[in-house]
Amino acid sequence: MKPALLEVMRMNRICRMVLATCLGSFILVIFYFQSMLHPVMRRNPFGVDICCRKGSRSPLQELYNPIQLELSNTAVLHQMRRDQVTDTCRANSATSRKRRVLTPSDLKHLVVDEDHELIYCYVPKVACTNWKRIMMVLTGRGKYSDPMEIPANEAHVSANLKTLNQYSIPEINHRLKSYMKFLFVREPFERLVSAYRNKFTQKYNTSFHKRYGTKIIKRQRKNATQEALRRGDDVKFEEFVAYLIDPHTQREEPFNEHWQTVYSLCHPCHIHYDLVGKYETLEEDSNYVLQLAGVGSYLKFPTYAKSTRTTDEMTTEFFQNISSEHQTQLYEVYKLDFLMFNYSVPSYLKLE
Ligand SMILES: Nc1ncnc2c1ncn2[C@@H]1O[C@H](COP(=O)(O)OS(=O)(=O)O)[C@@H](OP(=O)(O)O)[C@H]1O
Repeated sequence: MKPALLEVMRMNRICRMVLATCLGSFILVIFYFQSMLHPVMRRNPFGVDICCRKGSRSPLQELYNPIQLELSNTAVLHQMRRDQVTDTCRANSATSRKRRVLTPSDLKHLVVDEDHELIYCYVPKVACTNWKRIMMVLTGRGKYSDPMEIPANEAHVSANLKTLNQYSIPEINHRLKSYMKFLFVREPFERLVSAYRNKFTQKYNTSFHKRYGTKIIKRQRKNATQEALRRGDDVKFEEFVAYLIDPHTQREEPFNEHWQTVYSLCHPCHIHYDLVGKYETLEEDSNYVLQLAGVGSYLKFPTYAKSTRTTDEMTTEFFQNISSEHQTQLYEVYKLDFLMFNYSVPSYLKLE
């Protein structure tokens, strides 16, 4: 072959290689810009693209600086709830000599969702099972879509959700500063009756009967039968109250989380909660949180039609047999929760 022809063929090959390289780079650049515009796109089973918060407004911005007018009225209500907590903490710190600094082990109830920049402090007996389900959907990166598909016991497996105590101190501080922190509260005595009914009147809750029921009966029941002492499954509400107000109980160990005060579980005087949701407006407040997190259009808090729910009337009935002395002492135990979350003294209470 002539050298001139060979040269032409070589040039031709080089041209094709350059062209292919340019085309490849062009495609890569297109992909890069697409991913900048749509970071971490996921598809949920409802067919809606879920995008993490990066690049859009954070829940904190949505809460404190709402664009939509209808959200601004709700924002005012939540400002009042925050003020109530702040005022109670201030008044309490002025009268209390107890001062303490939080340690990571105090943060075990604070569930973290990094993708939506949320921190939820769970309070047992305030629909925390459903809220944990929601947090599993939010943090599951597409693993779950319908919260009610998650069995209740799965929602309570600690490994399924990440809590704030699992981070380093700088990571904790960063998240406390920039994430939206929220909790849900319930009228303290209604919450207590809910805990009593669930843990002491249901035959299947044998672990609670063994762990607490036997102890309560031993301490609070005169002439208890051997059977009752062994089984611990027929604790009366009066005995439960006597156990709670007994100074020996709290000296021995902290209350179980199902009847521990919100003040001790979530540390609202140390951690500034941006949003205080209430059980009385559970679905409305929960869906507001989901809206602020930018997922409200496809994720709703589960609605509930359980007719056996603990009500105010039921709580009144339970307190009928409690002496005014014990009522007064019990109110003292839960007083900060009453004041901080703006629950008035129940009308059925006979305080001394
Ligand atoms: N969507 C909705 N609406 C209204 N009420 C609801 C809802 N979801 C849960 N619940 C009520 O919450 C109570 C259970 O709370 P928890 O899931 O936190 O209980 S537990 O800590 O896991 O034992 C329990 O209250 P009581 O029935 O009064 O005990 C549930 O009925």
